[in-house]
Amino acid sequence: MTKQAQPWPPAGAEPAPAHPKAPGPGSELGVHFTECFGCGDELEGGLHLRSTVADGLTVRSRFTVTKNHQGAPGLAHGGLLACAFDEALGTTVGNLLRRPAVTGRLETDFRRPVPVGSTLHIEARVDGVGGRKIYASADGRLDAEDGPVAVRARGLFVMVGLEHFTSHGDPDAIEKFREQGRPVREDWDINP
Ligand SMILES: CCCCCCCCCC(=O)SCCNC(=O)CCNC(=O)[C@H](O)C(C)(C)COP(=O)(O)OP(=O)(O)OC[C@H]1O[C@@H](n2cnc3c(N)ncnc32)[C@H](O)[C@@H]1OP(=O)(O)O
Repeated sequence: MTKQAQPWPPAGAEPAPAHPKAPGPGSELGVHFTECFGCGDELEGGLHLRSTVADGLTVRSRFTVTKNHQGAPGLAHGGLLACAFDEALGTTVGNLLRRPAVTGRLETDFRRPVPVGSTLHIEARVDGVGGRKIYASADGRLDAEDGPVAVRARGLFVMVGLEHFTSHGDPDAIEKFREQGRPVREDWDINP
């Protein structure tokens, strides 16, 4: 059966301008939550992904694959690579649009093996917005920003209210973000 390519972003999506308070090109994006598996610095086995805003609606992230991230001996686990893209796409959406949003759908294409010790350079971008839906995509290259593509991903993020985090997760989530220097009520547009 022939696989039909779907348009991306889907018909009806519109370009999404960066939020007026979005960090500009060259800005380092800090850890959004110290216990986050993707970016947090308190989890020894985490990905420790680091991100910098680039031009346009683009963010460059990188993470180095360690033995904590293996599937087969010496190779990254595909699920952890998907995690890295979830984080890279999520931080792109969250920081550039400044709207609380969660991943609704994440699609990954694994093109090359990613060895332990290699650094994946991920360039992620916001592709469009349609209602509460935000479309974003990313390419991950091996060991250099212009290295060979190892993984590609597309994500659909859905804008949510802050109660998503307090009612489904930790009731103190907003205070915990605030303690870590992320006063989300003040910094983000919170109406989905
Ligand atoms: C600075 C911050 C940095 C943050 C970085 C963090 C990176 C990590 C991000 C994550 O991993 S978030 C955690 C993983 N995701 C979740 O736990 C989300 C779980 N799912 C849900 O909570 C709900 O399903 C969701 C909020 C996504 C949607 O439920 P709702 O009831 O609010 O909305 P609804 O189901 O009506 O969907 C809204 C629209 O999205 C569409 N949609 C939702 N899920 C979809 C899906 N999976 N595929 C396609 N479309 C989807 C849905 O069809 C609809 O389209 P229309 O508006 O056109 O009708």
